[in-house]
Amino acid sequence: MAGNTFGTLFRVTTFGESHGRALGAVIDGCPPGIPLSEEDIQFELERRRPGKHLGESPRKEPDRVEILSGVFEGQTLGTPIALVIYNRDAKSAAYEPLKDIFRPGHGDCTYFWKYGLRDWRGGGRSSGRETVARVAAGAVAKKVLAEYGIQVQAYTVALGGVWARKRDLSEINRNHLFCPDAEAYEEMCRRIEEARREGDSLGGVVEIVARGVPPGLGEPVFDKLDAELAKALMSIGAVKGVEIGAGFSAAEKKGSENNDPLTPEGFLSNNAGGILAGISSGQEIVCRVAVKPIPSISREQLTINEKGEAVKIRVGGRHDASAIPRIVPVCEAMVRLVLADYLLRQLVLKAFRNHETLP
Ligand SMILES: Cc1cc2nc3c(=O)[nH]c(=O)nc-3n(C[C@H](O)[C@H](O)[C@H](O)COP(=O)(O)O)c2cc1C
Ligand SMILES: C=C(O[C@@H]1CC(C(=O)O)=C[C@@H](OP(=O)(O)O)[C@H]1O)C(=O)O
Repeated sequence: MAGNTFGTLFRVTTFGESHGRALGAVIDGCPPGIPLSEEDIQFELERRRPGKHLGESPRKEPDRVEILSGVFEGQTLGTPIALVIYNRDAKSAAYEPLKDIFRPGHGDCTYFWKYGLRDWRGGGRSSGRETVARVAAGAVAKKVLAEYGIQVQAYTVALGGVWARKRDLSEINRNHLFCPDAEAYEEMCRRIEEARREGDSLGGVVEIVARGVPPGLGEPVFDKLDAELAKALMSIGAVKGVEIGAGFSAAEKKGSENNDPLTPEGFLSNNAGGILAGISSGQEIVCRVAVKPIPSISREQLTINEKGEAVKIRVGGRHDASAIPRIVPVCEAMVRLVLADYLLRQLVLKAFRNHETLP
């Protein structure tokens, strides 16, 4: 079926289910000659892997990636890169009591209504586990972007109603929530532990910043860079809102406050979030996503079964109390996939404008 492929020149297909044999990605369109190793990908997978901290799903997945094709002697070949990650700790029996019951807030009912059947073991492809494949592909995009000095960093700015007031970049990788405010981090940890004890879950906000993006990436109408970023980020499970730059707060500003004045030395502010008319302006690209609380909670809730009968449900098993922090590297990966694709598109256009000759 359609819907598993993303991108135009740097194209990614993901495959696999949470409780199936494996998950993975096939990347078509990665240029040749880029240094790439399993360790490069492993580094990113480690940041997303479940079971490392209290409040995260205790499912123990080593998440070891194998590069099956497209890389030779440490360099990309320009041929499809196939990546696979085997599932090692699925424990599907926990889902048997939920075989024909729809978890509120998850994709059980919509998958069933769409396909007429579903893989009830952990939600199949609707599982947050599918994002392991995105992060693997995003690690390849990271290497492409590095060739042009483009960097992407995401961090947690809110969790369970607690907001990070500081953006201390040196703090981000010092705590397990990727929070740039050490004080807010302590309170976030308390909230998440409280929610877990109460059989509940929490949402939050992740900010993603791309630095070193040259002006000119984007397209003029439908494939605008901001539109593609919004799509990429919104395609992550549990993401319910996306903002670029000033985002929703722009609606409350006057034009004189919201415009970013231009000077010979550069822009004086960045309410646009680094994108004007769908094209990068050379400023930092700034996006934020709203992440909903995890749907599978052990509190009693009302739902229905496949026959449409009323049922009460308490979801057991090994669930995250929040998609944060594990969604943070996923957001980075999705932004990297978009930027790698748009970088290649712009390089083609530039080569044409320069009348570059072919060999
Ligand atoms: C990294 C990550 C981890 C997640 N962990 C869980 C989980 O343990 N349990 C759960 O019910 N949902 C979890 N989710 C959320 C579901 O995947 C998501 O809510 C579901 O696919 C429905 O999609 P929607 O929320 O976009 O409507 C996780 C999502 C992500 C991105
Ligand atoms: C395994 C991962 O996350 C899973 C995401 C998830 C869900 O419903 O989204 C439910 C849990 O898995 P299970 O299907 O075993 O109950 C999480 O552990 C992972 O991200 O690697």
